[in-house]
Amino acid sequence: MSSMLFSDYSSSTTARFLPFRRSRLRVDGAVFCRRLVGPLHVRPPISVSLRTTLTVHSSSSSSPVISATMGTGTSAKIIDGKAVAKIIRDEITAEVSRMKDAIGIVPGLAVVLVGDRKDSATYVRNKKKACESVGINSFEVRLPEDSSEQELLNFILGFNEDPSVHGILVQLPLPSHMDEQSILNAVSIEKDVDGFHPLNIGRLAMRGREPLFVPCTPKGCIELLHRSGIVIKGKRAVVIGRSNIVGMPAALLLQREDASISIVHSRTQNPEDITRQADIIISAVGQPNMVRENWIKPGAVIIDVGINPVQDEKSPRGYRLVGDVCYEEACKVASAVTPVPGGVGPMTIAMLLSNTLSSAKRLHNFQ
Ligand SMILES: NC(=O)C1=CN([C@@H]2O[C@H](COP(=O)(O)OP(=O)(O)OC[C@H]3O[C@@H](n4cnc5c(N)ncnc54)[C@H](OP(=O)(O)O)[C@@H]3O)[C@@H](O)[C@H]2O)C=CC1
Ligand SMILES: Nc1nc(=O)c2c([nH]1)NC[C@@H]1CN(c3ccc(C(=O)N[C@@H](CCC(=O)O)C(=O)O)cc3)C=[N+]21
Repeated sequence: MSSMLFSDYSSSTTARFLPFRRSRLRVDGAVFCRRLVGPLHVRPPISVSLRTTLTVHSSSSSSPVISATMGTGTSAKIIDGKAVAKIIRDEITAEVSRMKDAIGIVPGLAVVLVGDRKDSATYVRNKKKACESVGINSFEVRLPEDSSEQELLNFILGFNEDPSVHGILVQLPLPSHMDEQSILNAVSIEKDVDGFHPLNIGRLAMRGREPLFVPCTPKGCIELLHRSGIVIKGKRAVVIGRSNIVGMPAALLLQREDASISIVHSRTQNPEDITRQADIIISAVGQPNMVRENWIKPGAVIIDVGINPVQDEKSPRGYRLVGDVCYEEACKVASAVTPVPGGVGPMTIAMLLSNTLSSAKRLHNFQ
């Protein structure tokens, strides 16, 4: 396994998110993606002689972490984030219990939700369920959409002082009348389990400094790579997206793991020329099926963070989720791919639990 940067329930370093922030449903991305498969095949992504084989040390073919794809014409391994997250939750459950038995302390996570966005409410519910599943206490505050910034700040300051709370998460996005920066700054750095406080991000960016918490989604991405036996050191990695919560910290983490990084964003010209050089791609954009076969070097590893709802009449919800990467095409050319759903999403929640446990351990000086 690769080197460990942080000693919590991850093997590595950091995570967090905003589900259907762009709440419009999109045209069915997967259908769109398949329709284009023919024409795009005209130009192969890169010559076979340039194929990089990333070392994927899968312990056995029955590994819950990486499983072989079934369809014909596909070669990629599927990195099963749901299975890895379950393993991590089991590890956390054992530690929570050990801590409770030894010092009588149970870790606590406070989640604050402002407004009634359906997607945010779903995520908050999922976090609560995840806490219950590992024995972490969860505290939830729901404030109306028109609450004042001061009302929200009062809750945060209360949780900062509350010894039974070891982690505080303010669900994003906040209503537009609130200043996200001043709210996130108000969370005590010692309870900032999202890792969004500028001091935590600043330390993440500096050599020789350690953040107290690494943002959950990027941390989950690195964790998936580690636990899948994928070597990061010395590789070329491209991160698509540069948001404060995913893209930028993901790039910083990859750099800390000794990858050479490039960042692609909305102003990048010919992004596929850059991504095609990558041994590892982390995509966090929010555009369904944007990354096509010709963006991917054969043998590359693809971590798809994007969670995009696309219309699907056949689904009971009327939509389904797809990633930023055209999954069917990536499966043909990459060596390993994360699915959506069931890839990075469950890892984000597992890393939140991991950060909350580390916080409780640190605050109570429990090894
Ligand atoms: N699985 C999980 O746990 C999580 C998933 N997500 C998902 O990840 C995705 C990204 O989230 P988030 O980082 O918050 O999103 P943001 O909207 O904050 O950032 C998107 C980034 O993508 C870049 N971008 C937008 N369009 C393009 C394009 N056409 N080509 C290249 N870059 C582009 C933007 O560039 P620029 O900076 O120039 O504007 C920006 O840096 C979303 O789908 C979100 O739902 C998010 C969090 C957690
Ligand atoms: N302060 C804050 N921290 C966050 O970490 C944060 C946030 N705000 N706002 C919203 C985003 C988004 N986010 C996700 C978490 C889990 C899944 C997840 O588990 N997804 C499942 C699918 C879930 C479904 O089916 O709806 C999967 O990918 O398999 C997705 C997205 C955390 N966010």
